[in-house]
Amino acid sequence: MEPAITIERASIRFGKFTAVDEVSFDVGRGEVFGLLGPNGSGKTTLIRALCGLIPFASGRAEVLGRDVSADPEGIRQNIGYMSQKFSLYADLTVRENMDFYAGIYGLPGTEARARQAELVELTGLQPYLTRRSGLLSGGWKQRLALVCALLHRPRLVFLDEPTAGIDPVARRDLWDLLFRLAAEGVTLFVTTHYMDEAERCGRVGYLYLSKLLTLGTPEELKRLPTVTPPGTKRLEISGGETAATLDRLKRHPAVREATIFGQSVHALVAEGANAADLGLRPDQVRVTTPSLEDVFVTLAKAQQAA
Ligand SMILES: Nc1ncnc2c1ncn2[C@@H]1O[C@H](COP(=O)(O)OP(=O)(O)OP(=O)(O)O)[C@@H](O)[C@H]1O
Repeated sequence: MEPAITIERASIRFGKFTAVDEVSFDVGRGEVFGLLGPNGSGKTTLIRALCGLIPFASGRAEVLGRDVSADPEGIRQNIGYMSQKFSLYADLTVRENMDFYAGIYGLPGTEARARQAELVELTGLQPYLTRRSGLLSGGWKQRLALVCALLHRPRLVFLDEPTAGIDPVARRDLWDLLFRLAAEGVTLFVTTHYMDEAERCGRVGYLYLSKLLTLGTPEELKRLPTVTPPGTKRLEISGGETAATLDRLKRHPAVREATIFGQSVHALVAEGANAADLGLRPDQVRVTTPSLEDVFVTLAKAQQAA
């Protein structure tokens, strides 16, 4: 099947600064794709270019079968974009914001009403229709922004940090909504800084200093040999005083990496090192697989050292 997005050696520059550097990957139709990376790594820039809002300096991309540079307008008609600073009009009510965006997409009145009703039902916005959007809580603003991005039935939606700053329950609700869209065949391209959200994506890519360092399913990334190199193992160490344990482990020659993870310490250690060697009780130590955070931290460090 034809992919929803194809990116081939795409670079984006602002003057002499390269914000996206020779990035290539595909996103399949109906996929929930996550793009991760530290602040400033180029995620928003790549999305803006895929929406035809800024040009590629070199390389190319196709979105829904159209060349982005050749037909940016055609692409914008067929995609949804929920940007980080989505433009809801604070003084307009929820209903008025929806009407405004339906107008922008040129939806005829009856079609706009039908689609709005469908999306209001999907998101539970009904009780808030007459409320000014500036008075909504963060989670409801985000839902309204999503509704506005979906009014014209896009087959592909870019969501740039859709859950930033909203509480865990609202985040989970929003993800439930996203999965319902994906089940209808809508392709979702999501950026996030939350590892639990990355875990929910079919595949994730990691941008670091403008370059794509890795891409795969969360499980594939956790199995990467660079993340747990031959001759090493990952341990979860619980019990005891985590800060003191971390301190001790960091100074131990068998320990390559250690960090606090909630109530425990995660460490990458030499394969032969046992609990006693590390000054720990056997019941404190469990061999574990890396978390996605371990994956990204390790890859970023390896890139820095290269
Ligand atoms: N219009 C612009 N002019 C010059 N530099 C820009 C412009 N837009 C973005 N940049 C730079 O490009 C780099 C990538 O920014 P971008 O917003 O894409 O990062 P990001 O990965 O989305 O970060 P965040 O996680 O903080 O949202 C940054 O160094 C940013 O300052």
